[in-house]
Amino acid sequence: MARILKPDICVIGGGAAGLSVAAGAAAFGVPVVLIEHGKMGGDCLNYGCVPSKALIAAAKHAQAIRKAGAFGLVAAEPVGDNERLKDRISRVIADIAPHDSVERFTSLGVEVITETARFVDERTLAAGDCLVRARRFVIATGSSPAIPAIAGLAETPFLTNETLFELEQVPRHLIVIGAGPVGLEMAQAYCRLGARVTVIEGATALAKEDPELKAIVLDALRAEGVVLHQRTTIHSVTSSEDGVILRCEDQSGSLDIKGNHLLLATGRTANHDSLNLAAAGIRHDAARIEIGANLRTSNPRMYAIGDAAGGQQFTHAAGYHARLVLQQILFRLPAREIRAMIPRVTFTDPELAHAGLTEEEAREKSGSVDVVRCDYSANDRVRIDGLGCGQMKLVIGRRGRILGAGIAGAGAGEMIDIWALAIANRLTLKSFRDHVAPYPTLSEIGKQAAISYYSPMARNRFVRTAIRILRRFG
Ligand SMILES: Cc1cc2nc3c(=O)[nH]c(=O)nc-3n(C[C@H](O)[C@H](O)[C@H](O)COP(=O)(O)OP(=O)(O)OC[C@H]3O[C@@H](n4cnc5c(N)ncnc54)[C@H](O)[C@@H]3O)c2cc1C
Ligand SMILES: NC(=O)c1ccc[n+]([C@@H]2O[C@H](COP(=O)([O-])OP(=O)(O)OC[C@H]3O[C@@H](n4cnc5c(N)ncnc54)[C@H](O)[C@@H]3O)[C@@H](O)[C@H]2O)c1
Repeated sequence: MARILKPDICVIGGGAAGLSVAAGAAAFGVPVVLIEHGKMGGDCLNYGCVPSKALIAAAKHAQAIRKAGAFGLVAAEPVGDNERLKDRISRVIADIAPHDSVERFTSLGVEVITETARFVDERTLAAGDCLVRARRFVIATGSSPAIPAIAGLAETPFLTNETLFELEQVPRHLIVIGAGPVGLEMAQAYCRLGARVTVIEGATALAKEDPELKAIVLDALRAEGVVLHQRTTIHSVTSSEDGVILRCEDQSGSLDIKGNHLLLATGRTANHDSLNLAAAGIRHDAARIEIGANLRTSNPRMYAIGDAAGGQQFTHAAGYHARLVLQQILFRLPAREIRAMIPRVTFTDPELAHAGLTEEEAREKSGSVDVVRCDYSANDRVRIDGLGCGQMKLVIGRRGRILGAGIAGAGAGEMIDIWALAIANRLTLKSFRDHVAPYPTLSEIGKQAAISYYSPMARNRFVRTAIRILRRFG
């Protein structure tokens, strides 16, 4: 006979989104059931952020060996050891895993069920031998790699983020389809680890990003040897004796690209097929669950968050969603997702980070805006550490209000945080002009940008007259 559970909250999915809801609710003593049918920690820990950033860290070290000459050391071509690289990636995952484990969540008071969840009606869900009738359900079932419809792909071996980190060796020639964050981060990392890398993009690389800033990143990748074909259609894929052949077409005609391994980095599809959403009365289509700005589905007891919500797919967005639903479920307070609050970072080198509105979005929304640019070249830390090219670009509204910030350059991912905070708190550039930034740091780039915004004031006739008058007082 089925076990019937009646918690306050039932969370489906033990990735970044679901775990944040479960841990948050349990901290307030609220009964929670969490259902996960795969690995606790979801994509981020097992197949996404963590292994990809561990691979990028190894690639950075490889590049540092190559570039050591600039620092008065003997440069060399790094020698890889794939067994140890794989081992390190596994150890990084294993180090973090206890934080997301069934044991930890059980100790927090969460009942964890390791089964597939499926709705049976508008109030009930089945998972293994349990029926769960919760007051509220949170769908946090994440996403999977989208597989494009390309002739021959089904018969050709390919990698996705779910299999990439299991590779037995660094590929000789890796072909990456898709120049979004996954494609470009992995392209540069494998190039640095010694692979030849070709990226094929149907539209334009990093399409959502500011054109000026992304150009800095794309130039750097090309300079390191990543070959990027944009606006290129792939007609077919076939496997060859030692790899794959892609029949493509770009503006100048058709071309065949041969490589040894193929990585698909062509976006994500929400995981909701297994949920039987129709039984729960949740409106959806194949691509997404219909939700409001409060993340509630068409069934008022149910929310969809994280990658399953189909918006910005980041671990920190999942955490933000978790807070918004907890605010509604636990405290009955209204909450609304503000997408401009969610910063993003592509962890290429140089990094590309953004918070708030881009210049284009701000012009569409507010008409006239000011743009302040500050180049990395004038910063002492950049010179000391030999950090290369970079630029900060700020989009400023009336009375100095910060509407958006973009950074392409070393440390962009760390630096963007303060700008995200400033935008969320509606600060003006005055705060950055007047605060004291430590020397020598990259943060001084932001202060310099703020000073340059206000510098026309030094030439203002009234200000100069006021200073002249004040001088008379001794
Ligand atoms: C290669 C790569 C690199 C990335 N790097 C970054 C990064 O650097 N920074 C960043 O912020 N984001 C990054 N992301 C995105 C980030 O990984 C996701 O946004 C995040 O993991 C989403 O979390 P989630 O909880 O919504 O989904 P998931 O982590 O996918 O978790 C969903 C869980 O639900 C479970 N599930 C699904 N259906 C059911 C069911 N019916 N019953 C029970 N369980 C079910 C799944 O098994 C899964 O564990 C990266 C993604 C990829 C692919
Ligand atoms: N640093 C980070 O925060 C980080 C890193 C990796 C991934 N992510 C998240 O993971 C999600 C997935 O990333 P992604 O890069 O896979 O997706 P994406 O949607 O950002 O990029 C996919 C790219 O593939 C291209 N494409 C799709 N089909 C194609 C085809 N048939 N031929 C050629 N090109 C094709 C698209 O035009 C697009 O540019 C993103 O939403 C991102 O937010 C975040």
